[in-house]
Amino acid sequence: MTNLIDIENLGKRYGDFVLTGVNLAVEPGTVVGFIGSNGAGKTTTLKAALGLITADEGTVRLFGQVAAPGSAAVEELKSRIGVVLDTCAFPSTCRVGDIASIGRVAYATWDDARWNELTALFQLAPKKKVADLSRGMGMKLSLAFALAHHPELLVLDEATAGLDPIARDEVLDILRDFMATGERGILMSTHITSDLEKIADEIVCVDNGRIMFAAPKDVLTDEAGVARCRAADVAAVLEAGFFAPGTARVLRHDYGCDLLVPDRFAFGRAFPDIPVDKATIEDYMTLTLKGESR
Ligand SMILES: Nc1ncnc2c1ncn2[C@@H]1O[C@H](COP(=O)(O)OP(=O)(O)OP(=O)(O)O)[C@@H](O)[C@H]1O
Repeated sequence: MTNLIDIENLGKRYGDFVLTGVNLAVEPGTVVGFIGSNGAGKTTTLKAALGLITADEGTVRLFGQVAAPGSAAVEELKSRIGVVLDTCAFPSTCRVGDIASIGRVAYATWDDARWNELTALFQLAPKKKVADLSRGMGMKLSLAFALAHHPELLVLDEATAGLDPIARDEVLDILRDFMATGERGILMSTHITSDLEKIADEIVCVDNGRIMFAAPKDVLTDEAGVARCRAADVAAVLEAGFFAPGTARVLRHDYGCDLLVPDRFAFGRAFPDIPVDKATIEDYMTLTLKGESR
């Protein structure tokens, strides 16, 4: 099956910041979570992938096709994508009820019934001005707009930021519903990694403009673990050759050391006296990015 989006060797320079060699793909039926610290390059990647900024290098294939920027072909491909960026894109004087008219002009596939359904679900009153919406309500408005034209791919940049936990769960339910056909996909950047634990299939982590790891979510959260070690335990594990030199990641705390282990079951068998917990996406990212390499 053709990927919904293929980003190959993407590069972009902003002064000292260099995004380079970014590869990322969304297969039909998958949700890809895109994570990384502030300023790591997530928004730059997403904007370059959508042609909102010009990349310095790389190729972006939408639905299997590469089309020239600004061409009718690329506009047609982009109309099959629903986009939510981290700011509400509608004019502040617009009222919620007026926004459907923008959708009707912009998208041949615009669906008024779906728009009405989503704005009602999100409790967005038609008379409310965009300027008077809270940040969370603005995100819901953008999400309703992105979904009401029945996209095949959703690209979300921090779309659940600013939403309270109940609203985030509502949004996650809508995203699950969107994925139910098995042919669509989502590429979403977020700092709320617990949302990705609920919905993502793949996790891609960028740091300082480079991809640091890309793996199925289950590998990170089911197989990987964090061993709670004393300093002597770390030395023993390294001495036993459990890790190839330089591949262990250790974070020291006042009360001991956390050691990232790729297979917590194998670790538990090899070192039954060292407690090992399941890793979260946040553990995996923090230890990979901030852990001392041993
Ligand atoms: N228009 C721009 N002009 C100059 N530098 C920019 C521009 N946009 C982004 N940058 C720089 O590019 C780097 C990456 O920014 P980007 O917004 O992609 O990070 P991010 O991973 O999305 O961060 P955050 O999680 O904070 O949203 C940062 O150093 C930022 O200052």
